[in-house]
This record gives sequence, structure tokens and C-alpha cells, in this order.
Amino acid sequence: MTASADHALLLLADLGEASARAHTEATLVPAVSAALSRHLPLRRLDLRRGAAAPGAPEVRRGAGGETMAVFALRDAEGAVGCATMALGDGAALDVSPALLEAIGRLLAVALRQVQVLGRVAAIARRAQGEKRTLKEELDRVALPREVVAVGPAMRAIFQQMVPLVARQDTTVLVRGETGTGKEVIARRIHALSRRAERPFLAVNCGALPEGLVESALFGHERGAFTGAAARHLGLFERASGGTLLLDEVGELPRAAQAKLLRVLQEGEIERVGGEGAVRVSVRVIAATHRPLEAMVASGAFRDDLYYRLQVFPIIVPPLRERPEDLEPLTRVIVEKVAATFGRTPPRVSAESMARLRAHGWPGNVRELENVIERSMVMSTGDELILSAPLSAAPGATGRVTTYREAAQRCIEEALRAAGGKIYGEDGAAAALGLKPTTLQSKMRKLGIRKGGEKG
Ligand SMILES: Nc1ncnc2c1ncn2[C@@H]1O[C@H](COP(=O)(O)OP(=O)(O)OP(=O)(O)O)[C@@H](O)[C@H]1O
Repeated sequence: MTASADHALLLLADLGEASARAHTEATLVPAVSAALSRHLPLRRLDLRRGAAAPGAPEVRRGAGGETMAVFALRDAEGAVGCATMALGDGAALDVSPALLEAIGRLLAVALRQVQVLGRVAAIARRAQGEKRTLKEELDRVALPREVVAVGPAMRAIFQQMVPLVARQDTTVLVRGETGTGKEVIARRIHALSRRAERPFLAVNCGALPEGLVESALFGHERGAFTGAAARHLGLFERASGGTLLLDEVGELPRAAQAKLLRVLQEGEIERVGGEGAVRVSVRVIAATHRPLEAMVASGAFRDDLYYRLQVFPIIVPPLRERPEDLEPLTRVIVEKVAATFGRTPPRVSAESMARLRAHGWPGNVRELENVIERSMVMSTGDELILSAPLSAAPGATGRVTTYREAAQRCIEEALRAAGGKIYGEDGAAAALGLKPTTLQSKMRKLGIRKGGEKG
């Protein structure tokens, strides 16, 4: 008995439909097995990609009375593999070589199709993965909303230099006037570095009392000096694995400079009163607004340390040299201050912006923050009324909030103007209207050294 033409057509139609629905090899075999079972006493179906098949379909009796039909999976493009069907009793009579060949063609097409679909799915998965990685990378390097870098100089710093240097452990020297955003840059480098999960610590070297500089940075052992009641870990050890910002690095006394050089070169510190070296892994970012070259020339700053720090300098331009940043900075700061006041951000009129543009900003972004904060306190409506004058005092950085800071700044400026000289008619004491000894005592209390060296 031969399968009727109708029966064969129905079988092939069912098989074609079932295979078209399968998208993976794993779902193809059960789907086509189910379709075949509706027309034949199918016990097992085995599809083997790449396996050699007989030239013409073979039908033979297998062990246990089964009928085994072995035929090639071949389509217009060539051979794909081999199929074996185990059929129940008497089926042999129902499967003609022509029907087996037709089944073999349909299955070959189906196998090629799931193979292509598999490849497409893999490509899509990879593309998805790449898109995610790319997006993660973009998110990672994208600036947080509150950091403004619109002008070309700041864009180059935040989009090119910072991501580049963040990947390595290089020492970075950030130079720029006070309040330009040196610490913002240092934090960004840390955030994009492999140390991001470890601490970021910042210290203003100029604010450390001279006698305590080394202990603050490198720590001390118990009993290292009077008052050292217990072992104290310095900033280098506390920043372990992370980043340490040494702000106003030019203010470090020479002895501390030598120790800093050792950390940078050998990755080792020695606690004050300690006997051995302690290994530390800390990325150092130094910052300064001082002309380090002049300090090297005068001997106040070690030249070897200077060259070690200069490996990757980042120069931050003052706010007056990046007018493109002023308006977005104003907007961001107005929003930030409004949020802390729990208010809706007021509007900044064109006239106010013009006034802000005309200002010189000696205290840079910090001064702008201060001006906006002060103006916000005074303007209660929905428009920002700028304080007049803009800054509390010409040249003020806008950050001076305590007597200590004001006094420090005042003395530092007088010392700078007098070239570090305290005594004499052209000395800082005379300029401040103080007795030299009074000035010296104030300097000691405030931790100020003359001209950044030992005072
Ligand atoms: N690009 C910027 N976008 C937004 N805010 C900024 C930006 N630059 C600086 N600021 C803000 O200005 C203030 C001063 O910045 P920062 O402390 O980084 O300056 P600095 O150069 O380190 O100052 P100093 O020389 O006094 O140490 C901070 O409150 C900071 O958030």
C-alpha cells in the first residue's frame, strides 16, 4: 500500500507549518515530531546536522520490529545532514522514497532557517550587550547635571583629559585660581577611576598647622611626640586604595615635601616615630593656585617633587576666561540653592545676567555661588534680585564666612604682597598695622607660613 497523494500532501503541509513556527533547534524537533506523528506511527525522530546520509532513502527493519527510515536532509543549497525516523509496525509500506525525500527537503530548509535565526538572535544579543556597555560607559563619563563644562576649555578638561587620566594611576596636578573647580575635577577623576569605590579624601595643606603636617599626612606612632597618646593613621593610610587630594600642595613644608616624593616614587610612607616603611596604594592629586615655578626658583618648593607632580598637569582657566560657562553655572547654582531653601528657582533676568557677565569674578565659581546665595536670601519674589555690590569686597572669593578665614586670607595677602617679609616698613606687619611679633603669633595660631615656606 502506498500513501495516497492526499495523505502525503497533508503530511507535508503540516510538517511545513510546524517547522516554520520553530525558531530554535530545540523547539524544531518536538514540533516536527508532533506533526509527523499525526500522519505516521512515529516513535522517534533524530536529526543530525552534518552527518552523512545514504544517497537514496533507506527503509529497513530495525531490532524490536521497528521500521527505520534513514534519509538525507538536503535542499537546493546542498546537504545539511541526516534524519532517522523510527516507525511503528507496518509503516514501511506507508513511506515511499519520494515522500521521505520531500520530508528531508522540508526538514533541511527548517534546519537552515533555525540556524540563521540562531545567528541573528546571537547578533542581536551581542548588539544589545554592546549597546548596554556603551550606554553604561556613556553614563559613566557623562557629567553629573550639577557640573558645568560648556566652554571649550572646560569641555576638553572634563570630556577628554579627566576620563583619560582617570584610567591610569598617574599623579595629577590641577592648577588654577582659587574657586575655579580644582576639587570638582579631582572628585571627577576619582569617580571615573578604578578607585571609585574606595575613599576620596581632600586636605588643604595650607590649613594644617606646620608642626602637625607630617602626622596628619603620614600618621604617627604612640609616643612619637608629647600628646601622641595613641597610634594615629594619617591621610595616606586612611585613603588606602582611594584618592588623596593635596590642595595647596605648594604650602607643604620642605620636610613633608621630601616624604611626599617618597610616597609618589616608592609607594611607601613612614609614620612619625615609626620604625619601618608602610606600603600604601593611594592616587595623589595635587592642586595649587600658586606659581610653583617661582617657588622652585626661590627654593621654597623641591624641584624633584615639582617634576614628579607635573606628569599630568590640568590647567583650569578662571571663570572670566570662560564666558560660555557663566550662564549655565548661574542656572545650576540657582537651582541648587533654591533646593536647599525649599523654593522654586527664581528667574534670572537678562539685565541680571548682563551684570554677572560684566563682573570679573576674582573668586571664580565659589564667588558666583556666594553672590547667588546672598541674592537669593534677599529676593523673595520669582525673580532673582542681585545684591549690590555683587561681592562683599573687591577680590573676595565669596567663601569667607568666619573670622579665622578672613584673618587668614588677609594675612596671606599681605605676606604675598610683601614677598614673605614680616619686618620693616615694607613688611607685612606694617601693611597690616600690626607689631611683627603680633603678626607672627597670629600666623602661628592660624597655621600660616610666610610665602608658603617655613615662617
Ligand atoms: N564646573 C563646575 N560646575 C559646577 N560647580 C562648580 C564647578 N566648578 C566649581 N564649582 C563649585 O564652585 C565651588 C568651588 O569649587 P572647588 O572647591 O572645586 O574649587 P577649587 O579650585 O578647588 O578652590 P580652592 O582653590 O579654594 O581650593 C564648589 O562649591 C564647586 O561645587
